[in-house]
Amino acid sequence: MACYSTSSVSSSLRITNSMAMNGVLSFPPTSSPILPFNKAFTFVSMRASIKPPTNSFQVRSVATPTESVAGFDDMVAGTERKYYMLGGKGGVGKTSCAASLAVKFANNGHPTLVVSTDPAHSLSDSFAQDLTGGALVPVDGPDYPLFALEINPEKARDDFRDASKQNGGTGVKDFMDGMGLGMIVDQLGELKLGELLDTPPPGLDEAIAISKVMQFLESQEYNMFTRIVFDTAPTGHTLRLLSLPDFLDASIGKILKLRQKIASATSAIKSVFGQEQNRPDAADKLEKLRERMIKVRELFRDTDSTEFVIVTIPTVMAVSESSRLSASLKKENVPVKRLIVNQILPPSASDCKFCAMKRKDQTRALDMIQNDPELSSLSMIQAPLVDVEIRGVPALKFLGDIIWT
Ligand SMILES: Nc1ncnc2c1ncn2[C@@H]1O[C@H](COP(=O)(O)OP(=O)(O)OP(=O)(O)O)[C@@H](O)[C@H]1O
Repeated sequence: MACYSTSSVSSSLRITNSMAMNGVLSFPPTSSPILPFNKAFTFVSMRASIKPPTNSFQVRSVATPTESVAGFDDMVAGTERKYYMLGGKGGVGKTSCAASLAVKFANNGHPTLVVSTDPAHSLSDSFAQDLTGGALVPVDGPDYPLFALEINPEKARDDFRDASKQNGGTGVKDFMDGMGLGMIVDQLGELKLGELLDTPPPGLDEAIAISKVMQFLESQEYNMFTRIVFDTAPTGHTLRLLSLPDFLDASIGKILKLRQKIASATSAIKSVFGQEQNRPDAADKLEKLRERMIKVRELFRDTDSTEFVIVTIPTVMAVSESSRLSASLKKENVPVKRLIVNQILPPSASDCKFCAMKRKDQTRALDMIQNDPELSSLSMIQAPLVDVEIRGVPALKFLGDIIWT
């Protein structure tokens, strides 16, 4: 028999041992007494049926990693700013895990910002608060300030499009055509930036969204945040995102070069006709965007301040995708140490046929992780499947106290 207990349950969570009996951990269970605020609860498992066995709702190694990964104490230590990016296959629980980490940081003394760069936001749903609008919104509940930000990718992209248009897109093209300087217009065709922005590849929105966050963080008023948690878009977007800053950096570099040519051409025209055609604001904006793209690229690879946490579920498909994600992140030198395996059936004394089958399936997927060359060296955190949706700060605290130990 294995035991798992948390230190406290804030607000009125109701937990009993009986909820583990049918293989699903309830939050809150429907027929159990309400525990008073701050009263500890104990979850007693009746059977060790998943590998690794049942007392493992905490950071633990699947295989022996070359260097051991510390737990939450390490994540929470220090007041210098740290970034955590949570990513993985769609629907595995990235938002729930990211939001639970943000709540835990805020409850442990860190002014925290949680950002969604997933074009399909679900932070508002997860916190059960309206966080839309593209600005920082305070989240009610945690002990220390917690703010959330849902970046509106379309708006961020429009800003980018406006800046690039003014510096090398149709605006300049029309102007140059009007001035009879067609040969420079030919060079614009090569950039294909307009096309790129009209049908953006996955990852572009996220790259722009993250650069937007960097822009926020540069300002004095956001200096207070010591932990930034990103709820990122599903795997495919993340993989493309990794190469996008390079691609955009090169594209913007071309535009800026072109802008210089245009500027010298226009100043020649200006000297003849006395016309003012300079647009320093737009050029500055583009230059700043380029600088931020470089910062995003550096941020993703900074082992001191950044960690990418992969979230998965115990299915063969999700594990295979996580393995590919891990390989790509490693190839790109993005620091990855932890793997959250979410929605694991808790141990049960009396499995129904469905639960027994499901458990077998999950065991196979967990075995796969143990034998996977990419994933076996990561520290695995197992999170149980609970039988209600995790919504609101008390629920996220509950989940966070299980995951982040
Ligand atoms: N451990 C869990 N137990 C029960 N339900 C869970 C658990 N983790 C997540 N969920 C539920 O699964 C659903 C998807 O979770 P979430 O939105 O966090 O996933 P996601 O990976 O961010 O999804 P998307 O890729 O669509 O953004 C939500 O309804 C959430 O409440």
